[in-house]
Amino acid sequence: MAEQQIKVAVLGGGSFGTALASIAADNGARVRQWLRDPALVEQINREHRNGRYLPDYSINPAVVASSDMAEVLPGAELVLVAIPSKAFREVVRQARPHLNPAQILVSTTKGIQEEGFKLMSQILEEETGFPHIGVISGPNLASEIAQKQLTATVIASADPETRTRVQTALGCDYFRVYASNDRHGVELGGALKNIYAIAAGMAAALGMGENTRSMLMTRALAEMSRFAVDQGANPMTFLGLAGVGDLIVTCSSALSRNYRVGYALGEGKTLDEAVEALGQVAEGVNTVRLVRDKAREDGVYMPLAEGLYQVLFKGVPAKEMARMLMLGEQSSDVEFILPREAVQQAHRETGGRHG
Ligand SMILES: NC(=O)C1=CN([C@@H]2O[C@H](COP(=O)(O)OP(=O)(O)OC[C@H]3O[C@@H](n4cnc5c(N)ncnc54)[C@H](OP(=O)(O)O)[C@@H]3O)[C@@H](O)[C@H]2O)C=CC1
Ligand SMILES: O=C(CO)COP(=O)(O)O
Repeated sequence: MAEQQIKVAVLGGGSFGTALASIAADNGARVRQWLRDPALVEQINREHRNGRYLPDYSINPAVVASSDMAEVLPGAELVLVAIPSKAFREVVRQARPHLNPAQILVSTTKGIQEEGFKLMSQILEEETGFPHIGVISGPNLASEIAQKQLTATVIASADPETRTRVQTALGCDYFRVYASNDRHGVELGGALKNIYAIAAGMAAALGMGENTRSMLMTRALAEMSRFAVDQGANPMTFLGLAGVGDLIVTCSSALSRNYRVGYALGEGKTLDEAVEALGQVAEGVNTVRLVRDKAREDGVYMPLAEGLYQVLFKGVPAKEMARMLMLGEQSSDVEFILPREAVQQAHRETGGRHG
């Protein structure tokens, strides 16, 4: 028996929104994509190509773009919101009159709203009050998805219907969708790893080696899970695709825009020059500031986020910061096994040099 065609709406015409729209269409969904630029709408519908954000890849011709939300949202069963965090709430407010509570609303955005330190799924909840809310996050470089490279992601939601519907709508022979019920942890993973991708790009440009990158990524994971625990998320989530998985890809690839911003900074560009040259969103630049402030407020130890903040916004040279971090207080490898405080206590008792 032929399966019923699911109706999917995508808000956002950037690289990720476009890649997701194409996956859903490849998978047999009826897909409508909203973007605000009428010229790009015209190009997507005529040439099946997004010349601004994914110029080298073709889009499934079944994706129909529009700059009118009234043509995109009513009737959609699944709505994917792929809008950078700075504009996310504004776009959801625009969409609200066209949405209904039966729809599944999923954020694909890896960022944090400054006011109230809100994650995007919280904004979806606040703006709609609807029950089927989820988050997609994982090691998902848009241009590789557009090439149909084998890729996996996570759909996180407390609502089983949201999880299963998204797995069915997007899962296909090149895109595998795993389920999680830790929405907060998955969403935090996606937002936090952008910070460390900037640091990894910077380290690469400064000629630092593979040992350094490995140390950076592993300590980043420790820091991310420490912060997540403070925020009420499950640290085990960070062992999954949306934690360590996304951290690996974003800290290792020049396809990551956050990595590229870091690389440009390491080459001596200013932050403004690096962001300007990118021409797309690099969420980590904003996230590092928000997370650093939140960590200080909550008393969470986050030396890498603090160090990157000092380099980006206070003019501390990256090499000097790296030296300070290397000489920082003695610490524990896996603090869920040996608490940091126990290491410090032992140093105090034995008069350790850095204790
Ligand atoms: N690209 C990737 O590989 C991945 C990205 N993500 C996440 O997806 C989110 C979106 O990223 P991505 O698609 O890559 O971003 P891009 O920078 O490629 O595109 C941003 C899109 O958002 C639109 N937009 C920005 N501001 C507004 C606004 N005020 N109103 C309407 N539309 C707006 C842009 O429209 P316009 O062109 O008109 O400015 C553009 O269509 C980010 O949070 C990112 O972290 C997640 C996984 C992978
Ligand atoms: O989140 C991503 C890959 O999973 C994309 O990272 P960038 O936003 O740094 O390009």
